[in-house]
Amino acid sequence: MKQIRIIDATLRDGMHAVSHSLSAEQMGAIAQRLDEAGVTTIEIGHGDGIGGSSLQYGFAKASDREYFAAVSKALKNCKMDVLLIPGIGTIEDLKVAMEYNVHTVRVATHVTEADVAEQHINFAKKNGLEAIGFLMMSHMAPVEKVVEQAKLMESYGADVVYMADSGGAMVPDEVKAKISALKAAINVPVGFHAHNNLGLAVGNTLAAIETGATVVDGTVRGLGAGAGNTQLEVLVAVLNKMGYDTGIDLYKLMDVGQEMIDPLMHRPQIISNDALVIGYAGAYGSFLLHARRAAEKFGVDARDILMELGRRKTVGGQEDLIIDVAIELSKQRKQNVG
Ligand SMILES: C[C@H](O)CC(=O)C(=O)O
Ligand SMILES: [Mn+2]
Repeated sequence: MKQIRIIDATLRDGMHAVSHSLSAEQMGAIAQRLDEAGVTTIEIGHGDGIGGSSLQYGFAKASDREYFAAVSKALKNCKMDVLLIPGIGTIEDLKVAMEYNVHTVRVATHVTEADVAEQHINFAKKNGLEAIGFLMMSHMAPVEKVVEQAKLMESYGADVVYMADSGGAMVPDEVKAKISALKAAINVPVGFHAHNNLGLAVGNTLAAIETGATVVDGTVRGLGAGAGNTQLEVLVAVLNKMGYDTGIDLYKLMDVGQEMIDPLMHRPQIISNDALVIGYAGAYGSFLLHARRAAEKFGVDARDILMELGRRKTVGGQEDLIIDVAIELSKQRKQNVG
């Protein structure tokens, strides 16, 4: 059978969809069930990665340390992974994860800023961790730029380089062009992380696999920022039919969805109008709930905020601009009315 490695991000990207509200106990219990279902790597913690719990990104229910402790205790075979965005998380935060046997760190940067990952990848490698470079918002750069940045990640020692479609803004032809170029240019495995804003997360993931990605992400029930991620149980079913061995027990994974994830979802993980606009405008997936809150507060349409954020080519870390845009739109509206 053909092999494919899957990284489950339910307990990290999924945290965006529940406003980082999972308790450490809930995270530990879900981690245990994912492990029992045969998932081999799970990414956990605040949606914006380690050190993300803050006024800017939203406070998590528990501290990083509490999440690490609960999850590391629950896991038997599955490895723990954390996301580190340099500038949000620090090497000090990573050291805390190392106390709890973290196996993998994904060092995430904007697609044109791989150079800020050098120190963090070096540190991870020196300390025996698997280091994955993770290029966010990859729809915002042309193929050559994505390749250049992936090569930088590889040169720093990344074991895998991921392309993330953070805004769910890519169509399959773009995924294929970028993944095949990466595959030809670097010597480490290529990974792909999708969002579903255009309804293409599973399709784009298959396009990535077809053109050379050997590591891909998913989340149970698709729980994740924006319209959510590639729905993992769907992906596993499709891959099984295509003759891939994921090592995951499909029914057990489905049961995690029904018994553990459905009850905690704040809203159905559908492609709502504003989530669709994120993919259409190429805005950042995790802006969704921030934009909804700002829209309500300033009496404007969340879609207009997100379109404007896409036009301005805003990226993760610019969450404070959401309020500015909402205020501007509200002023414009009042002028137009008056
Ligand atoms: C911090 C983001 O949620 C990372 C990610 O999953 C993405 O860029 O997509
Ligand atoms: Mn994501």
